[in-house]
Amino acid sequence: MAAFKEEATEHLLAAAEQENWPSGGVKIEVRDLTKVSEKDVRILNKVNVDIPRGAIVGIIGPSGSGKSTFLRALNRLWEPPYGSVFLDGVDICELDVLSLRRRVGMLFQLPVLFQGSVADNVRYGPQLKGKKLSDDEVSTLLTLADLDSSFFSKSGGELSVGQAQRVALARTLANEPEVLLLDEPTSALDPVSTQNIEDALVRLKKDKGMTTVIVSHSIKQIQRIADVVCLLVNGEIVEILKPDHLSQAKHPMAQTFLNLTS
Ligand SMILES: Nc1ncnc2c1ncn2[C@@H]1O[C@H](COP(=O)(O)OP(=O)(O)OP(=O)(O)O)[C@@H](O)[C@H]1O
Repeated sequence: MAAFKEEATEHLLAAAEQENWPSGGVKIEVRDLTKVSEKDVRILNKVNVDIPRGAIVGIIGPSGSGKSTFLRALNRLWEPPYGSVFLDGVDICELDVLSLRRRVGMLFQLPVLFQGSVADNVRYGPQLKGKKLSDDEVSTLLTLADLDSSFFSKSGGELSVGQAQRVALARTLANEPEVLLLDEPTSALDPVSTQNIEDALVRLKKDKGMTTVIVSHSIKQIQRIADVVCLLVNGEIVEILKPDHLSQAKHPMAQTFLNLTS
């Protein structure tokens, strides 16, 4: 098992160099990240991975393999052990948790909008810091999330789930995050809304050098947008591959999973 993991980490870094991602280097380092449940079950078992700056990293794996737990550790929605997650080389446990969550924003499967208009939602984060976004700034954020300005004054109740998810993305982007964590962000959306979100993510990578970690059950989605894919099985990253090399996965559980889901 160790050999798979070492090879996998090398593969990710080699892929990063080949792709010549915007700023290069490692944005998030994860070292021996372990979570044991109260019933002594290993939910994450010594996960080691480097998330390259400016890349879209896909996380796939069977249900219950620890994908959401891994993602939540990266902005302390689950508090990881000290010394296991580093952002730009700094242990995230040493950072103010609210600042961390601005820098490392998260989008969930189902968007929850606050009361008020779309613009109120987008303005929410900066307002907490005493900054009022201008109408132009709100429109720019809506455009980044693939929504036009006609949504500005609408209320949450007037939106489809897909549109609401894009508002949630614009609201997250208003905090000017350096990293986006996405937990199955399109699993409740129709194909067109899914494509809108995927287009927005790819544009954010190209235009802003955004680092993105996305958990998805759709291998096709990961193949469309990710630069590298981590396969998580039983709380361990067993393989890291380029999306078009997924069929070359060597780990037996990874092969079974890929055969069943492709
Ligand atoms: N706080 C907790 N206490 C005990 N068990 C937990 C806790 N959080 C998660 N688990 C268990 O850890 C395992 C991994 O859960 P997690 O949600 O991270 O998996 P996942 O890969 O995201 O699953 P899915 O694809 O179904 O969303 C599951 O068996 C879950 O029941």
